[in-house]
Amino acid sequence: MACELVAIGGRMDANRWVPASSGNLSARIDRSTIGITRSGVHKGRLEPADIIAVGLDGLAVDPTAKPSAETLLHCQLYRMDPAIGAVLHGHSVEATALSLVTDAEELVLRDYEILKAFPGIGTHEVVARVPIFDNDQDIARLSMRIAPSLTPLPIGYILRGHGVYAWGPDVERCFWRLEALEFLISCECERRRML
Ligand SMILES: CSC[C@@H](O)[C@@H](O)C(=O)COP(=O)(O)O
Ligand SMILES: [Zn+2]
Repeated sequence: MACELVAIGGRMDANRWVPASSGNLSARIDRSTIGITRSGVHKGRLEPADIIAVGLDGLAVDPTAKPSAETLLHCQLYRMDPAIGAVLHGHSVEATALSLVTDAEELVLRDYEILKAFPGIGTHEVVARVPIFDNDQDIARLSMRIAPSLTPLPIGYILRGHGVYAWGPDVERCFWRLEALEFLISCECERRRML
């Protein structure tokens, strides 16, 4: 699991989604424990020792370890749905900029074939709403603001001026969903440029 997160960190970096130590990556170890990236390290240059075991209460198994500052946002998702096996968070240019040029509280996506990359979607003829939350350095408070929008689970969410959170049943498929979400966000940026 740690090696898988190390590899995905490299792929996120290759996409320029984790500049300057931003982003955080996690995967489920068992029902009540996850492995999550150490805070402040470059996520494109991870080592297996940078993956820290944390309980779903957000506390590191080793109290001297320093897990991601955004650990609670990951734990909230794993607690919501036992089928979630991985959570990835990146800071792409497009998600950061697009969420700052709008006051909207959601990104409405329709007519995109790639929406079929998400579970339960079998046609482009759907409307997917990706919540956009105002950023907050108080992660516990932010998680409380996010909570009501997680039932039912959206296809991901955006923190304004900050980045994207995506999740999936395992690390690889979580990466695919992040890739699909970033693709959709890039399309929305491009459409706005074309107008
Ligand atoms: C380098 S700024 C990014 C951080 O403030 C944060 O948003 C982030 O994504 C990474 O925090 P981290 O504590 O390393 O998981
Ligand atoms: Zn972040």
